[in-house]
Formats: sequence, structure tokens, C-alpha cells
Amino acid sequence: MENLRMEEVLKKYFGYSSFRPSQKDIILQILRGRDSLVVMATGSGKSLCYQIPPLISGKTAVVISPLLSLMQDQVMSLKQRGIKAEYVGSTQMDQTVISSAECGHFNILYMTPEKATSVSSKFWSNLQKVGISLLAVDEAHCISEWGHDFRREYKQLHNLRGFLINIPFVGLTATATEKVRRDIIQSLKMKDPYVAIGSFDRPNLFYGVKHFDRGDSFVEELVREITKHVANAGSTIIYCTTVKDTEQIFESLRAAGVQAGIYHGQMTAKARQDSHRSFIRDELLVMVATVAFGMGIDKPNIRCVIHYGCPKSLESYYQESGRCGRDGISSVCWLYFTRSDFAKGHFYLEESQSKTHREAVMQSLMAAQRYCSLATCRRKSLLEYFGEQVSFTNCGNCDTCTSSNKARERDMSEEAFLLLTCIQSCGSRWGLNMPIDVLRGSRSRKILDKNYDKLQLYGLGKKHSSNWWKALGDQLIVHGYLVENVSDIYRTVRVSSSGLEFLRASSTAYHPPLLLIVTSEMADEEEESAHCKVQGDFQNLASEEYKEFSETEAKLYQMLLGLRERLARSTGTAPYAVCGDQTIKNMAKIRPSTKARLANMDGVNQHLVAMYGDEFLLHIGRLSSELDLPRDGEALTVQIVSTRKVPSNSERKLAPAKFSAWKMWMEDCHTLTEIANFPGRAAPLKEATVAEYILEAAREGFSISWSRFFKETDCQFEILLEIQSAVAKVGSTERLKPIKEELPEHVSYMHIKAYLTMQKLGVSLDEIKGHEESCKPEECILGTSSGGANVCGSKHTRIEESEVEDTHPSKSLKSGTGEDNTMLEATESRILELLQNQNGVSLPMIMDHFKGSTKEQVVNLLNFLEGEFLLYKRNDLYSIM
Ligand SMILES: Nc1ncnc2c1ncn2[C@@H]1O[C@H](COP(=O)(O)OP(=O)(O)OP(=O)(O)O)[C@@H](O)[C@H]1O
Repeated sequence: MENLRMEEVLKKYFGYSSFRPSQKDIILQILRGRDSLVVMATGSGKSLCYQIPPLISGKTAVVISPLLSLMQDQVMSLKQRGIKAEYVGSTQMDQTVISSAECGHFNILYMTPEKATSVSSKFWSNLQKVGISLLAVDEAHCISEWGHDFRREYKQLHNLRGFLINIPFVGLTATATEKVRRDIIQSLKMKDPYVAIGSFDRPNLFYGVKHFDRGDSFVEELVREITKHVANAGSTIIYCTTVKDTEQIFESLRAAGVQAGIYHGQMTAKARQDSHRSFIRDELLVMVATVAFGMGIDKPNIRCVIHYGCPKSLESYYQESGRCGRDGISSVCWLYFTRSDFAKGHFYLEESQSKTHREAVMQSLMAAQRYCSLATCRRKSLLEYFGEQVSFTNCGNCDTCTSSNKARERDMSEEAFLLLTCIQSCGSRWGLNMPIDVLRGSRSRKILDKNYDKLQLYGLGKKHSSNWWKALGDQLIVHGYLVENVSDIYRTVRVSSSGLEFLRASSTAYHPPLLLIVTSEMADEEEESAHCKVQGDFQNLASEEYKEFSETEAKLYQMLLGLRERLARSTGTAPYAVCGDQTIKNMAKIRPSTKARLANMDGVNQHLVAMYGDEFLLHIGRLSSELDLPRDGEALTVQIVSTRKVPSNSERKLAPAKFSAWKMWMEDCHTLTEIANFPGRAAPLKEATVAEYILEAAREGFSISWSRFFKETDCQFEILLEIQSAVAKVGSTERLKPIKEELPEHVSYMHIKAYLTMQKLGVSLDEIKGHEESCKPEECILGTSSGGANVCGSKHTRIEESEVEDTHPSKSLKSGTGEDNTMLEATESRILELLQNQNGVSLPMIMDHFKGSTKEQVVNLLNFLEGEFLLYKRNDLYSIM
């Protein structure tokens, strides 16, 4: 039942038809009163985990958030979804908010940590009397001194435990190392918390890094390229490391006629607020900012984040670039760095910091430097930095993976030999600068004092620039030939054991080949040509945006974006709060003609239909006929997803035989047995092999009906529970054998693999159980059809009228009134009554029930009820809202 309510609430308020991995489990745990810690990537949908429970339980959720601007934006978006939300904080002008809040008037109440810990105990006891569903601590890493954003006030939040008895505390963050996680749990005094840790991957983001020369000519190039693409590409943030850079780029963009804004810590609070507000309302296309414009950005449709200079750590980079593409649509992150960015360690240090802290700051900067110097997959390195195990070596969506690195490989054994030997000759006491200066024959005082000019290697590396050698040094560190250490703020390099091995195998006349990639920085240094560095970097922004459209559809999309902006202005909200870009894309593609069709689209919620439905339908109607586009096209298979766009099989790596097995099973409803023995096959396949194919398809992102899969492979829910405990006992999923040994004989490897695949994809056992329960034989619409498909959970199962009648001629639905339905006519209330307490009913069954009405009459009534959000359709089944 909880499951059912959750889906209804999701559609009604948020317009989405399914939960993302993990969301459902987390919500269920919270609803059961369990403290929870949610560590999931930016844009993965954490907010929903605390926004849904109050809508189900009818009790207020209190959310602690660090920034007023963030709270205001979230409240604005929630109000646009028809959710009662407010915030309390210094900028709240409405004095009645507190008194309304303590009467339980709001579904969601945002508070700053200062307010939450200073408000009277009476407030909490009053609110608790009417009901509190949870206390959420957003950006929970601020609790920990180990986190990159420590806030002292967050440390006091545990005091609220004294007022909020038996209320689940929920911590949410997008960045938390194990240390920080432990800190959050301890600091919030969580008891046996449910901990959900998701992947940090942001598959829709393209990561690129380039070396650049700071100066007017680069700024000119950057501005020129941005000007070219920004009008069609959506919002952009340019992060700068200094206020001076921020001002320079802002002025240049303005001079070029780009609607740009500026945001940094030296501006007045009012000026910052205005800038922020205009940006989220799409009145400004580009925001040039320092990191002060960081956490408080809730805008989901930022398409590009540019770093003009390397940030101080990878944590900061992940957080700042993470503002991009939070709605799951393809977006681009470019980082431009100069070598001088890496010498700024002292700049990020405060005098009061301890040696350990100083070293931590230096380590962070070194990690960022390594990321910039990479010649291998950036995504892999980023994810591994955050402790994730990554099996791929080529993500296909970063600059190093999309350029043909092979072509840029070169034997650099001679240069590596020189650098490694020189580091040793200088006593391994320095960073890279000193040995490189020696190689380049510098006559600096330090070198002469140390007599390094007498070394045999002195001056042998003149043919390359200092930066070229540094880039080589970075690669040698990444590949493990050199080890970099830090002591206080000083960095030193020494030759590692692999490096020593390389040196041992070398002589002056021979070096073992050492193939390394000529990075873009090295290539630039070699060429010394003033070619445009930025050209093409934002090319794919505009093209991605229109990829799925015909020319006329692209026009319609633009017009609908314009309409959304006008509607937002008229109600004083931001366009993205009216609905997401993906929803507008769907509208341009489907061009719904009725409220019901609009309501049935992914991303369309009840409030949108009620507030703006008529306007959208009117404009879609008019514009479609002007552009000669037919209405009610196919629904997009692309949903608003956190994973990479749903690709066709050509983009996926599924072998044709596997794809065809998946298609036969999922779309043509053949059983595993039928597919295994399909006539025309040279030799029959094993059923287990077909099952393996289906699992592989699932891992590649193809949807499958899990309940049907388990039914066909004879895997009852109890078996899944047994596997779950076996996995917990073994503590690792790397090898299947130890898991199998913990299980009874009848549990097969196939069952274990299926369970692990399900886990990997974030499908919860609750979900399977829910399906299993709703598939009890007497409630099942089709049972097993001739094709063997069970309707539950399968999006693709076709429900033919005749099938329903043939398979279960005696199984008509009983209306609660017990009316004889021989010639019963359908009415709105009768349909609603019929659907009450049913887990989804198909159109043929409804028609079968109302024999006194034609199909057209029934469909019209269903459309009306759907448009009014009194019922909703999912997988071709109607359910009551
Ligand atoms: N089940 C879902 N289906 C489709 N879209 C969803 C779903 N859940 C969330 N979203 C959308 O994903 C986007 C990001 O969600 P959300 O703001 O909750 O992310 P977050 O994890 O809290 O990010 P951040 O760390 O930046 O705060 C929003 O536009 C949201 O509406």
C-alpha cells in the first residue's frame, strides 16, 4: 500500500512515473521512522527522499539547509508543484510563517541551522503535537570538520533530538568520505541508521580539461565561443579563482552583448541576491562567479560549467561542476588551467591552520593537479578519487576518451630517463622545479650554490620548455614512476621502485620504450603556435539540445520555451519551476491534444495541468498547425534520467543475439523456454543462457520485468531474501562461489546473478515484493498468456482485448456496489468506484465491466478523469490517484 501511495504522490506532485534507483528504499525507511544517511551524487534526486514522506503521512517535514537563497528557490519550486512549503530565516518577511508552521500548516518547512537551534521549545512541542514526519539535514557534510564546507552551527543540530522524540533524522549530502559519513552519524546521534550510498557518477556530464595562457587573448577567444553558442545552449556558469578574473570576463561578455551576470564575495548582499535571482529566472544567460556562487544553486537546467583556472581541490571541482545538468540532460564541464594555478597552495591556507591541515590542503591541490594532467579517462579518475570501484577505462564522454589518444602516443623513454636521473642526482629533496631547472641549464643562484651546474645532466633538457617537463613529471607520477610527497606546504618528488627498475634497465645508449601520451599541454608547448584553444569546446551544447528533433520540432521547442518563460514571469517564478526542460522537450515531441495526454506525460504534475494546462494546450495546438506538425505523437522513451540518455542498441554494447533475445522476451512476450527452443535456430539454446542474455540486457540499461523474470526462473521472494543474507554474510560480491556455498542446493548461480544485477541497478526487494503481491493469481489480469507474459511490471506487454476475455472469461471486476454489470453504463463516479482498491486495471477490463457504454465513451471518461488527476495510467493500467 505504501508503495502504491508513493507512486501516486510522485506522479501527482512531481509528474514522474517512476522512482530513481534507491529513492524508494530510502523513502520507505524514513516512513518507518528510521534515521537515514543519504550519500548520492548531485542531481541524483536526494531531495525527493525527504519531500515525499510528508506528502504521504500528512505531517510536516522540517529541512535544515545552509543557505537562504537555496531555501527560497526550493520553496518556490515546491509551491509550483502545489506543495505547501515555506522557510524561516532572516529574509522571511511574513511574520505569520512561524505560527502557521507550528499548527502543521506546511508540508515542508525549511530552516537555517541557526533558526532551528534557537527557536523556542514551545514551537517544537506544538509542531510535534500536530505531527512531524522527519528532520532532514541537507548538505550534511557541513557537520564535519573533515568536510570541505564545515559550518559550526551544524554541530549543534543534535540538540534538536531533545525536542523531536522518535522523529527520524535524515542526513543528505553529495560528497562525503567515510570519515565525514561517520562524523554525520555521530554528530546527529543517529541510531542504527539506514545508509544509502549511490554512485558519484554523473553520466550526462562531459568532462574536459585544457591548458591555457592567462591573458586578454584567451578571454577574447572564450567570449567569442560563448557568444556563438550561448543563445541556443542554455545557462552557463564561469567559475573564476579571483574577483579580478571574474570582473574581467564579466566586462568582456557584457561588451560582446551577452546577457551576463556577476557574483562574488565583495559584492553587497543585495547585489548578489539580484544577480542570483536573475540567473535562475533565465534573465541572465551566463553567470561569472567565484566559488561564493556554489552550493546555493538549485537551477536544474545549467548546461555548461566552465572553470577559468583550476579549483583548489577535486571535491570543490566535483561540487562546482556538479551544478551542471542536474535535470539529467547532456551538459558540458570544461576546466581551463595554467601551471601557476598549482603553485597557489599558500593562497588557500590560513595562518591558524595546523600542519596536518596544511598538508591536507596541499594534498587536495595535488589531486586537482593530477586530474588536470591526466591522459586517461577523467571520469574514471574522478570516481576513483571518491573511492568508487570503476570497471571501465573509457567512459566515452570526456575529452581524453573522445580524442584519439593512440595517435598522440610517443616513446618518451629518453626524456623520462633524463628527468628521473636528474631527480636522483639532486638528492630527491626537491619538487619538480629544481631538477627541471637543472635540465634546462638555469643559472639561478640556488643551482650554482648547490653545484648542480656541474652535474652531467645539466642543460641536457633545453629543447623542451619548463611546462613541458612539468607535464611529463605529472604523467610519471600518475603512472607510478615518481612519488610525490608533501611535508607541511613543501612538495618533494622521488623515484619510485618502478622508476628505479626503469633506470636499471636503461643505459646511456638504450632505454626500454616508454609510451606516453603527448597531452594537450605538451602539444601546445611544442607547437608554440597561437591557435584558438577554445574553438569547438561548446559546439555540442547547441547540437545536443536539438539532437532528437526535426527542424520544425526544434522551432516548436523554442517557442514552448518562450511560452514557459512568459508563464513563469506572469506568476513571478522561474521557468524551470513551471516544468523542466525535458518536459518541454516531450511536449514538443508528443504535442498532446488533451489534458489527459498532457497529464500522462513524464514530468507533468497535477499543478502544472491545473495552472498552465490550458495555455500549453492552446499554444501547442496553434503552433503545431502553423508548423504543420501532427498531434499526439509517440511518447519519448527518453525520461528525465540520471543515467546517460537511453540509447538505442547501436549505442549499447549488447550483442545482436542478446538484443534479439531481450526483444523476444520483453516486447514479443515469448517465454525463456520458447526463446531457447525457437524454431529456426541451428541448435536450441539452454534456457539458462537466454536468462543470462536477459540479465545482460538489464545491465546494459534495457528495461525488464523483474517479477516475470523471477517467476519464469522459479525464484520465489524467499530465495531472494536468502541470497540477500548470504551476500551480507560473505561481505563481498566479487566471487559467486562463496555466496553459493552459503545457500541451499536449489538456489542456482542464475538466481544469484539475477539478484546481484538487480542490486546493481538499484531495484529494491520491496519493489519485487510489491509486484509479487500485486500478482496474486486472482488479481492477475493475464496470468501467463500464450506468450507467457505477466502484465505486472512489464511496460511492453501488449494487452489485447481478446486475450483478456480468452484467458479469464469468468474474471470480471466486481464493483463495490455489487451492481449487475450486464448493461451497466460508465460514469465518472462508477469508474472511480471500480478502480478503488485495485492495483491497476486495463482498458479492456473496464470496458468489459461497463457493457452499456461504447469504447469511445469509456475512453473519453478515462481521459477526463486522468486530466483531472483523479486517476493515472501506468503501463497501460489505470489506477486511482
Ligand atoms: N524519480 C525521478 N524521476 C525523474 N526526475 C527526477 C526524479 N527524482 C528527481 N528528479 C529530478 O532530478 C533533478 C535533481 O533532483 P534533486 O534536486 O532532488 O537532486 P539532489 O540529489 O538533491 O541534488 P543536489 O545535491 O544538487 O541538491 C530535479 O530536477 C528533480 O526533479
